[in-house]
Amino acid sequence: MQTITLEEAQARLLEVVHCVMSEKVELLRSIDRILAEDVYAHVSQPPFERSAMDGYAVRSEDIRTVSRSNPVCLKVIDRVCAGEVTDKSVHAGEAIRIMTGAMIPEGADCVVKQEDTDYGQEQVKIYVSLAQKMNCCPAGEDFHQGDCLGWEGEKVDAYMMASMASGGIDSVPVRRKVRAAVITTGEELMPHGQPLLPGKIYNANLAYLTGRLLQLDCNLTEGIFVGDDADKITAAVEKCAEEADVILTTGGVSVGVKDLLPEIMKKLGADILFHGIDLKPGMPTMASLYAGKPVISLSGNPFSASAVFELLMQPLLQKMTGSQQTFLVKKEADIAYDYPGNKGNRRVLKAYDDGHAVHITKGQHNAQMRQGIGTNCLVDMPAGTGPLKAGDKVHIWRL
Ligand SMILES: Nc1nc2c(c(=O)[nH]1)N[C@H]1C(S)=C(S)[C@@H](COP(=O)(O)OP(=O)(O)OC[C@H]3O[C@@H](n4cnc5c(N)ncnc54)[C@H](O)[C@@H]3O)O[C@H]1N2
Ligand code: MOO
Repeated sequence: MQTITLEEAQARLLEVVHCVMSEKVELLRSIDRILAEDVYAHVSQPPFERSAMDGYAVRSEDIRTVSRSNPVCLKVIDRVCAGEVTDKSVHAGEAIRIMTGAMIPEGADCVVKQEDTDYGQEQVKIYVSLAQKMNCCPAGEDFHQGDCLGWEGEKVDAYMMASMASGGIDSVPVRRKVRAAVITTGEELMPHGQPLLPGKIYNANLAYLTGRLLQLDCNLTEGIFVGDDADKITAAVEKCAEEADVILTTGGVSVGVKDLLPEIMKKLGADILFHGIDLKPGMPTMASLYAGKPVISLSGNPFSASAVFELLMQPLLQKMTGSQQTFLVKKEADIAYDYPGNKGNRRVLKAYDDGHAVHITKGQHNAQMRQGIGTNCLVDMPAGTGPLKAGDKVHIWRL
């Protein structure tokens, strides 16, 4: 097996994938989707100058010399609530009763909040003097028509959704979700809900991959169980390639008598991108391109499959969705406790980053998943790393 580095494996896969097509979704369904193009406001927010207070719209000129001991009395000529408009204008000596959110009437240039008046209905006494524009929100206070509210490649968050709603956007151009198919191979696998037979196990890989693909906002087109029969595996790959953008397989990539995937993919005429990564676990991982679709063949051991899934699939999804966000963030962190060195191959370890330090869990064997519960990162432990002391720096990938 000719192994390559993880980075080379990532690069070979990235080279063969493209961004998925775009689609329009209803605004209220656009949360967490990735924008396929820039989105511009159709209208300003607010679209008109409006009152920030319940009170009286007046001319600042009319109340210039006013104080509590020297109030002025204005004639109330109309009332306007949010959502209404008045056709009256405020002239000298006049006021219009106004509620928060209502359009400032013509002639008025400020709003006296009602607490600074006698609440008069036909005549109102004003007790304060205000400058122009006081208690008025200008049109476009939040944004103007034509302003950009979302950029291509950005993920829609709730602030963006609210801004797009205010800006009059009702359908949003987003990348369609990446369609992923999972094929789990192995005669030993049994579906849940059936009593376990001798020599058999339940399917952990399908569960992990399904969970993560959904968390990563993919559409799962297939979740297949297939034994170790070459014809059935071949048929499963062919079927998945019809709909999916990317296919994941688990098991059957090593050197055992039933490790059939390499042969099957070659027979299908797939281009083998690599077979073997210089990494533990996950060494026998293979990737190929079949019918224009990347096929990532993970090893069967659940932690091998899960770790390599994260390291290969996340950058792939970033490219396929055109996301500006880095999916697989690598950063330096302090290790919380002493940890033995690594004399063998480069290793990946599951761990929990509490924001201050990284706790490497027990149970790092390639079949152990329970100790991964609640973890949030993988530690990159290069070959030849010496024994680590608490506080030493390591590199982690945040998941
Ligand atoms: N002679 C050698 N034997 C093995 C080598 C080797 O270099 N020489 N490598 C070992 C390593 S490391 C790994 S990893 C595995 C990889 O084997 P495969 O990818 O072909 O996987 P399988 O043999 O099908 O399964 C391995 C292991 O995982 C269990 N498994 C498989 N699928 C699932 C699933 N969906 N859910 C839960 N568990 C699963 C399976 O029962 C095996 O125990 O090869 C080593 N052998
Ligand atoms: O390389 Mo295996 O993939 O250790 O788990």
